[in-house]
Order: sequence, then structure tokens, then C-alpha cells
Amino acid sequence: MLNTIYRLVKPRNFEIEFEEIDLNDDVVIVRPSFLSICNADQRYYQGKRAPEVLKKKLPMALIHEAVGEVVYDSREEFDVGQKVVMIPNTPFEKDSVIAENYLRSSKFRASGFDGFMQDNVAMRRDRLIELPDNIDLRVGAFIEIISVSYHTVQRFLKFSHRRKDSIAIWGDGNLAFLVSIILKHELPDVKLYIMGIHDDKMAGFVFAEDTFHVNEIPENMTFDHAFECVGGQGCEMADNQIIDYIRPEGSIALMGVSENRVPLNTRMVLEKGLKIFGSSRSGYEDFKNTVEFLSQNDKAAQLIANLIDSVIDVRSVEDMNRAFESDIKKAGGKTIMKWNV
Ligand SMILES: NC(=O)C1=CN([C@@H]2O[C@H](COP(=O)(O)OP(=O)(O)OC[C@H]3O[C@@H](n4cnc5c(N)ncnc54)[C@H](OP(=O)(O)O)[C@@H]3O)[C@@H](O)[C@H]2O)C=CC1
Ligand SMILES: O=C(CO)[C@H](O)[C@H](O)COP(=O)(O)O
Ligand SMILES: [Zn+2]
Repeated sequence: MLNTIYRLVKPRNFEIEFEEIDLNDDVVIVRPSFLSICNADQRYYQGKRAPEVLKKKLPMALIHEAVGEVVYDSREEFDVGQKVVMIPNTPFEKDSVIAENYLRSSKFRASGFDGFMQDNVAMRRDRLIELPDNIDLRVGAFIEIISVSYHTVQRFLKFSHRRKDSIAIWGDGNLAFLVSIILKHELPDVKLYIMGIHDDKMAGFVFAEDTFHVNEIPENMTFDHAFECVGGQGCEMADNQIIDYIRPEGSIALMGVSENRVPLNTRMVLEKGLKIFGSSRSGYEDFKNTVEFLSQNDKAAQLIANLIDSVIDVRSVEDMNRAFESDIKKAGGKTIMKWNV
């Protein structure tokens, strides 16, 4: 079967390429329906990664957040027409201790190999999860970032000490919002404090105890644990503010991606006995639990749907560029591509 792939060949330039899919392989073919743009895609699209990284990774199809419909299964285990979410992390070994998304041998779509900007995607059957009918496919499109938030909260629950009266979240964007919703679900009595820079975005965190502009955090502010959901240039300020304000022995989840090394006040990390842990991507179990969470928690799913900024009809390469350019200009939220190519 001849497949069409839309690869980024250089910043802001997609090119159409054709590749054969062997239908005799053990493969499930999925036709993407809704795709969602992540900041990681934008770093490739805008050429914000280091030149040597771009040279190594491009040409590559972008997008690691997507849902679709099964069009063919060599073993006929999935029904044709079945709606599925596609898992971008692809492990090649099992480890009884290390999660699949941290194994150095795993590959990740739209980072290590082609992402979902294709007419059809040849998927390994263990990288698909069936979607119940009650999940809005526009929200389904960004299950990946929800599952990353879910994964981090589970790691936090495992690593952190038992006093969890208050948690601060740095960042007022998509990731911060999703982490907050899952934290509130897991710890209904927790007081959540949002530390951001956009008042209009922070107003959307209706379940938070309070929100603060990062330049106006009260001196006596303190909390048990914290999550950093900022990334980029803001990381340094955010991480060091967290270290300043957090109570001793608290846990800090680092989630934002920075292109540069971030200098940290390690003296205070030592003095306070802090536990800093990184969290990146997610695996099969996180996706499965996230699908169940969305399907069983209507209110949370509705709040999450508020993150949808726009749904752009994509029928051509020009539309793909239009979607990425519109995503750059958005005030906040997620840009979804309705895949009609
Ligand atoms: N660990 C993982 O697996 C994942 C990591 N990420 C990463 O997480 C980061 C956040 O992603 P996402 O939420 O989608 O991005 P957003 O752009 O939606 O959110 C980040 C928000 O933080 C604001 N901000 C900037 N500086 C600060 C600061 N010093 N303190 C508090 N808030 C600040 C930004 O404002 P402004 O836009 O004005 O700068 C923006 O509103 C990115 O680096 C992304 O790549 C995303 C998905 C998964
Ligand atoms: O978005 C993400 C996961 O959802 C991560 O930011 C992404 O995996 C980082 O990948 P890369 O190294 O290619 O920037
Ligand atoms: Zn992502």
C-alpha cells in the first residue's frame, strides 16, 4: 500500500513523500482524524532546536498527539472503523524497573522517527488503545499530553512525603492546567496555587485555591510540593523560585523542556533536603488510565475541553502551515488539526 507522509524538511517547510507499507507485516493501519500541536513540534517547525539536532532529525513527520480510525488490521483483531488513540512512545525492550518512556532504546514519534502527519500510519498493535464513544475526539487528539500529566502525578504520589496539604504549580499553560486537574482528582482536599504570568489564563484555573503573578508572590508564601510546567527561557526563574518558596523535604516535578542548561540554587536544594525529579513522556499504562479517566469523569473532561483554542480543517500542505502559524499566534490552549488530507 502506498502511503503519503508530510515531512518537515526544514523550518516552516513540509514536503510530500511516498512510502510503501507492507500489509503482510503484523501491522494495524490507522487513518488519523484529529491531530494536536505540541510545543515540541513548534520547536522543530520554527527551527528553535540546535542546528545539529535539526540536521540529525529532519526530514521527519511532526505530531505525537493524535487519534484516528483503524482502516486495516493484518490479524483482524481491531474492527475497521474502530476509533483509537495512538501512542507515540515505542519501546523495543522490557524492563521490570524502568518505565518504557525512560528506556534509552525506546523511540518517540516526531522526535526519533516519523510522527502522525501521514495519510495512514502503520502502528504496532501494542501502541493503540480503543476509545470509548463518550470521549470528544477533539479532546482525544491531545490525550498524549494528558497522559504525560497523569504519569507525572503518579510518579509524584510515589516519590513525595505524605503531607500534601498544598501544592504550587509554576506555569499557566496547557500542561499546568492538565496537571492541576489530575492533582485535584487524586487529592480532592489539596490546596493548589498557580504561579503564572497571564491573568486571563490563570482565571481558567477555577479549582485553584489562589493564583499569583510570579513577580507578586507574597514573601511568606509556602507549600509542601511543586510542579514546574514552564519550559524554555522561563525555566531558570521558575525552578529557582520554587526552591526559594517550597517547604523543606518537598518534592519538585520538573516537566518543562529547556534548550539550555538551567543553573539551580543547589545549596538551597541541599539545605532544604529537596527531592527534584524529572518527568517526560508516557507509556501504554498511562494512556490506558487516561482514557478511563476521561471516560469516567465528565466534569474533568469538560474542563479539559476548555483548552481547545481552535480546530483547523486541514486538506493541503498550505493548511498545515496555516495551522502551525495560527498555533504560534494563539493566546493559549491547543490547536487541533481536523485531518482531511
Ligand atoms: N515533560 C513532558 O513530557 C512534556 C513537556 N512539555 C513541555 O512543558 C512546557 C509547557 O508546555 P505547555 O503548557 O504546553 O506550554 P504553554 O506555552 O501552554 O505554557 C507555558 C506557560 O507558562 C508561562 N510562563 C512563562 N514564563 C513563566 C514563568 N517564569 N513562570 C510561570 N509561568 C511562565 C508562559 O507564558 P508565555 O507564553 O508568555 O511565555 C505560558 O503561558 C513546554 O516546555 C513543553 O515543551 C509539554 C508536554 C510534555
Ligand atoms: O512534548 C513532549 C512529550 O509530549 C516532549 O517535550 C517531547 O517528547 C520532547 O521531545 P524532543 O526531544 O523531540 O523535543
Ligand atoms: Zn508533547
